[in-house]
Formats: sequence, structure tokens, C-alpha cells
Amino acid sequence: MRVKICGITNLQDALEAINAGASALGFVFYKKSPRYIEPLKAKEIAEKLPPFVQTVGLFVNETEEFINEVCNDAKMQLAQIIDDFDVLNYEKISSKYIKVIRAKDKKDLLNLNKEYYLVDAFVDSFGGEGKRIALDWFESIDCSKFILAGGLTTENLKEINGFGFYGVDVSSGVESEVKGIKDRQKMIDFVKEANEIK
Ligand SMILES: O=C(O)c1ccccc1NCC(=O)[C@H](O)[C@H](O)COP(=O)(O)O
Repeated sequence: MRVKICGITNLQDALEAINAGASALGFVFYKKSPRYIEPLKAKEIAEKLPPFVQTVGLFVNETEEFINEVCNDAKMQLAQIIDDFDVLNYEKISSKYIKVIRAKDKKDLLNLNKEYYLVDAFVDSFGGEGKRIALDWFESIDCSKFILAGGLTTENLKEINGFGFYGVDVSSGVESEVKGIKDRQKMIDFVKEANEIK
């Protein structure tokens, strides 16, 4: 199973996440987040990464122009987009992107287009809060294009076995006591456990 580790703020955490086996690293370009990273600093990290790891820029209710500029400047290969007001024209997004569903209810998971989505638990502060989604919302739904986020930890990952998610996304579950700083051992344990999940 693919693992994205979100909320990377420094090179050491980035390299340790990759060594742990993460397929993607998330960089939060939302200034109110404790995990916010300046685009220039994200670029410096992105340029030092080895091949076959995807850089993902996370955007919260931004314009197409802002998303394009930051993805270009910070060398992000994928934009992870929260667009609460459904105002973006995706044809104007020049990078690859994935939309975030901030699920409040099972209804939010139904009647979707046949694209990949990152499904996160709804929280007022937008994410990285460790809040979980009720797994029964995914019952009898095809999860093969969903990346599940929200409150995942090494301890609770087993519970998603059998749902067939494309991948998982974790932030606070692999952090140290300090928001924005990752814990190497937690990342190793998380990815190892995720690799056991079907
Ligand atoms: O991490 C943040 O501070 C953040 C701020 C604004 C929007 C999204 C944010 N985080 C998203 C994520 O890191 C994850 O995709 C997801 O929410 C999982 O976080 P967690 O529940 O802490 O594992």
C-alpha cells in the first residue's frame, strides 16, 4: 500500500520518511498550519530528494494561480487541493492534482467521478488533527481510488485491512511531541504496518 507522509518541514524528516519507505511527502502551504513550510524551503528539500518519491503540495482554498506558482517554485509534482467552495477551474491547474474530500458523512463518498481522491476527516482547522473517519462509511464502496487520511497510527492501521484503499496519508500519527517534527521510529513502524494491509 502507498504511504504519504504529510507535514514535512525539514530535510532530515524527509529523508527518514523515504528511508522508512514512504512513496510521497506532503508539504503544507497553508499559513495557519503549524506545519506550514515556505515554498523556497520546500524547494530546497525537494531538490535533495532521491528518485521515485513524489512531492505533494497541500493547498487550502487557494486560487489556480497561487497553486500553479507554488507548485512550480517549490518543485511539487502533485497538488493536493482542498476547495471547500468548489470554485476552482481544474483545467487551469498546470500540475497533476488530487482533490481532497473532507468527509462529514457517508453521503460525501457517493456519486464521485472516477478519479483518485484523498479522503480526510472533516475538521474545522482543515487537517493534521488526528481525527478519524468512521470506517463503516466505506462499506460496500469501491475504495481502490481512495487515499485514506485522518487519525491513522501504526496501532489502528489494521482496522482498514480488507477495504482495498489505494493508499494512506498520515501526519500527526508519526509526529514527535512537537507538531511539524516527525518521529523516525514511528514512520518506520507505520510504513511497515501499512505494507501488511490489503
Ligand atoms: O497538517 C496540517 O496542519 C494541515 C493544515 C491544513 C490542511 C491540511 C493539513 N493536513 C492534512 C494532512 O496532513 C493529512 O492529509 C491528514 O489531515 C491527516 O492528518 P492526521 O490526521 O494528522 O494524520
